[in-house]
Amino acid sequence: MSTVLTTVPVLDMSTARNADGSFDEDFITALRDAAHRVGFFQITGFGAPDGTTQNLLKTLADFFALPVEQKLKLDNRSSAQFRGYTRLGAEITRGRADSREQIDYGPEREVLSEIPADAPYLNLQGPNQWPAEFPQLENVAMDWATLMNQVGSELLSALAVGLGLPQEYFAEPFDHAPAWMGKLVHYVGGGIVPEAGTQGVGAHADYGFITLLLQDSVGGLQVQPYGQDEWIEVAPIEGALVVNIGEMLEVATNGYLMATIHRVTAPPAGVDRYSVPFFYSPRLDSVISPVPLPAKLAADARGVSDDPENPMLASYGANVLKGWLRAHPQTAQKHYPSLLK
Ligand SMILES: O=C(O)CCC(=O)C(=O)O
Ligand SMILES: [Fe+2]
Repeated sequence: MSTVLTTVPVLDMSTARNADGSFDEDFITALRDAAHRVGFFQITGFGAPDGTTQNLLKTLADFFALPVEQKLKLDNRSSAQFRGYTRLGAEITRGRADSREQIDYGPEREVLSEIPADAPYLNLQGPNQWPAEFPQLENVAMDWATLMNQVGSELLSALAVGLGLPQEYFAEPFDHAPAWMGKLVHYVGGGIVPEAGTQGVGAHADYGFITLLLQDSVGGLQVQPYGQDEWIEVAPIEGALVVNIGEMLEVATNGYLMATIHRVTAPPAGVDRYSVPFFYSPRLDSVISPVPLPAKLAADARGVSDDPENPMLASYGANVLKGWLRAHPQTAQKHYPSLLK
């Protein structure tokens, strides 16, 4: 008999390690349980200096208040890396427009000069697009990414330990040039993007390893744990991060950890919502092999979701490019016409 889950667990990261530096057993058990049963949890105590989250959200609100012509100078349709600004209604999830505008960004790197035909995802390495006349956006966003990479690394070490593996088990694919992705998002009140209806962002799973999300106090994020019809609201907690498991960890653990489906309902008319998802991700060329789970955990692995609309790929680069092509059809048509069906 299973019980319907109605809330997502909250964990305090400051209790993750004992005084001697080893991981705390109770923390590890609670983390594994949350990641297995729900695939979503919130964390407090992750080391953000005072005022960081408020300042980030305020800077986002100021940026998105700029005239659309100014934001369109950063149009992501000009970026083969899908970086920069996506205007309202242009992103598509589950075949429908989302009620959000956003900036996508990642590690600032040179584009690669030679890309093998069987690795088109290597085109995702390249530069960001930032507003020169609003430099604080780049500063706060890049500082946030530095902190999120630290938190992501620590959580992935703790998850490895929870799976009975050495803490550095997942670390190698993150060495050298990890392809993390940051998003700065503004959801607009219902009605502003009529074709979106009440969809803030449609139901989806995230592609990478671990997503770390800062949300403001408006709410609207909902998750659907494995095997449950009911959606759970992720109630905003000031200064906390929402954490969820991405498809790479679902594939690697044969579904012991789950890339749980989630969505955002558009805020009510006249209300704005801001959020900052961060996708802690490995190198584009990494391929994730199955994890040797202890028998007790392997017995609880549920297999990998079999959604014909969303095949999960063990190649990180291929999995992430698949997601970009689907979500940004105009950018895809311009830069990757031969990859579209
Ligand atoms: O804004 C949120 O609360 C969630 C966004 C999200 O799920 C995503 O961008 O992948
Ligand atoms: Fe997501």
